[in-house]
Amino acid sequence: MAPYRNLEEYNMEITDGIKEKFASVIDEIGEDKSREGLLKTPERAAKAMLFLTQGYKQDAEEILKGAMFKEDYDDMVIIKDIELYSLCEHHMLPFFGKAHIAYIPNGHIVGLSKIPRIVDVFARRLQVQERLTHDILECINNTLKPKGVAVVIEASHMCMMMRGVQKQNSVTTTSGFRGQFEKIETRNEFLKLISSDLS
Ligand SMILES: Nc1nc2c(ncn2[C@@H]2O[C@H](COP(=O)(O)OP(=O)(O)OP(=O)(O)O)[C@@H](O)[C@H]2O)c(=O)[nH]1
Ligand SMILES: [Zn+2]
Repeated sequence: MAPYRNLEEYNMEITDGIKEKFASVIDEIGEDKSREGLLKTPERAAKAMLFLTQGYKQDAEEILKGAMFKEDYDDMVIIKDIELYSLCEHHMLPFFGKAHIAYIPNGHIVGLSKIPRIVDVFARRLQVQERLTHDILECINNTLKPKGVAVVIEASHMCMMMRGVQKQNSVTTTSGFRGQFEKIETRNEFLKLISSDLS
């Protein structure tokens, strides 16, 4: 199986198990699960949940290793504004936003598309934003072994918007830095580049 294959085929045993549980939830909230619009909803919801958590079945390190190329380039590589959707592990409600990622190669560069792919692998799990940030950071650091790596995530949490504290405009920023990005000048250069429109 490709390390990033999307879930087009669903394991029917697992799907059916989740489907039954969604049917019970629909019942318990007082809805009529036999009305036309809801007939297929437990199955749709089960497939949606499996899609949104398919990262458990994917191997981020394998994805990176599959496209590492020897190259002498040793300046900063930045991929910014990578959109992400994840599920908070406390409420299983979405949080969504953008990741900005940079690394300084150390003999190897990585295929650019692999960076957003690994963001999805870690985002499509039950997460907290802090761990998501570190998962991405450590994966790049351990696999590519660059001179430095930086990850910044800005996200809004539906559990803080639709319910609970009900704040619509708060954005949470998390960050992690390794290697050369621990030096203030390198970190500042990265932060300047991700906040400009010219990078
Ligand atoms: N640190 C962190 N907290 C998160 C994240 N996603 C959700 N949370 C928080 O997880 C916490 C769970 O707190 P609890 O008091 O157990 O849950 P709750 O009663 O539903 O809390 P409220 O949301 O304040 O109503 C809340 O403060 C959420 O805002 C995340 O990615 N990182
Ligand atoms: Zn939450």
